Amino acid sequence: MVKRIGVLTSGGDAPGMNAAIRAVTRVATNIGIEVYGIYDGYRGMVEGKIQPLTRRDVSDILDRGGTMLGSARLPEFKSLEVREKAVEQLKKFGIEAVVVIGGDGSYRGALALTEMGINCIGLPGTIDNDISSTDETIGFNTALTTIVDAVDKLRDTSSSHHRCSVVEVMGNRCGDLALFAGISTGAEIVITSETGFDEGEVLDRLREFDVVKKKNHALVIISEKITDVEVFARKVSQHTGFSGRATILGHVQRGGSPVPADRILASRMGEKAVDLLMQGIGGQCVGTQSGNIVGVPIEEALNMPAKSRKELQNLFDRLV
Ligand SMILES: Nc1ncnc2c1ncn2[C@@H]1O[C@H](COP(=O)(O)OP(=O)(O)OP(=O)(O)O)[C@@H](O)[C@H]1O
Ligand SMILES: O=P(O)(O)OC[C@H]1O[C@](O)(CO)[C@@H](O)[C@@H]1O
Ligand SMILES: [Mg+2]
Repeated sequence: MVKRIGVLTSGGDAPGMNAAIRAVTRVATNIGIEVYGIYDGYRGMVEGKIQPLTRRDVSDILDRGGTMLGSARLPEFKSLEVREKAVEQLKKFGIEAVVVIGGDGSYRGALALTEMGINCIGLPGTIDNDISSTDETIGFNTALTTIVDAVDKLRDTSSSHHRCSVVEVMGNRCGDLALFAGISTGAEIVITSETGFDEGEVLDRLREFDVVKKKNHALVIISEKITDVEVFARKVSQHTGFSGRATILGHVQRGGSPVPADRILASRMGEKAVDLLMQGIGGQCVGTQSGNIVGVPIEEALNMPAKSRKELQNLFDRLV
C-alpha cells in the first residue's frame, strides 16, 4: 500500500483549496499515510519545493481563501523532459502518489504523471465551473457569492442614476458564473460564449427596457474575453437612454473565505482522493454527480461535452 503521498494546488487559486489540502492531510495522516506538501504547483514539483505536512500544519486554514501551498502556471510541464525532472524529485522524496487540486489544465498534468508511473488524483479546484465531470467545482459557489454581493451593490447606484451597469465576470470560456449570477441578481441581460454577443441586438433590448418597460436601471452581466466592456458601456451611453458604466470585477472573484458549500465539497472530495489512492487507483478525478461523490477517469472527464445550460438560460429569459 502507498505510504507517502503529495498534495499540490495548480492553476488559478480557488476558495476552498485550503479545505481540500486539510482534508487530504487529515484523512491520510489519520490512517498512517505520510503527506508532503508540494509548493507552487508543478513548478515546485520540478524544483523540489516539497515539505512534510502534519495535521498541525493544516490547522486554522479551513476558512481561509487562496492556497497555503501557493499555486503557479508552468506551461513547460507539457514537455516530457520537464516532467521527468518532476518525477525524479518525487522519487527523491519517496512520494508515490499525488493529489492535484486545480482545473482542466492541471488535470492534464496529473494524467501525464500517472502515465509516467506516479498515480495522481485530480480535485476540481477552480472558480470557473468548467469541468464537466462534476456538478460543481471547489470555489465556484464562493466566487458566485462574491459576484452577487458586488452586483447587488451596483444595482443600488445604477437605479439612483438611471444607469446601465455592464459587469464583466470571470469564467474563462465557461458562462456559469455569469448565468448563475444573472439569475441570482435579476439582471436584465446575460452574455456568455454560449449565448453569443450581437451588440446591435443588446442595444435594442436596452432601449426597450428604457422606453417600453420604463426600467430605472439595467444590469448586463457579461463573461470575460467576449468584448471590451469599457467600449461597450460607452456605446450604451451613446445609443440608449441609459448612461453606461463598466465594472470589471477581476481577481476579487478569486479571493475570500470559502462559503460552507465549498468547504464541505472540498472536504468530501479530499477524503475521496485519499480513498482512491489507497485502492491503488490513479488517473482519476473526483466529482459530484447528482450529489454523490464519484471518481471519473481524467481522460473521460476532459472529453466530456460542456454541460448544457439551455434550461437555465430559458429560465433566465422567462424571468426578465
Ligand atoms: N497538456 C498538459 N500537459 C501537462 N501539464 C499541463 C498541460 N496543460 C496544463 N498543464 C499544467 O497545468 C497547469 C495549470 O493549467 P491551467 O493554467 O490551464 O489552469 P487550470 O488547472 O485549468 O486552472 P484554472 O483554469 O482554474 O486557472 C499549467 O500551467 C501546466 O503546468
Ligand atoms: O490569474 P490569471 O493568471 O490572470 O488568470 C485568470 C483566469 O483564471 C481564472 O480566474 C480561473 O481559471 C479564470 O476565470 C481567468 O480567466
Ligand atoms: Mg482551466
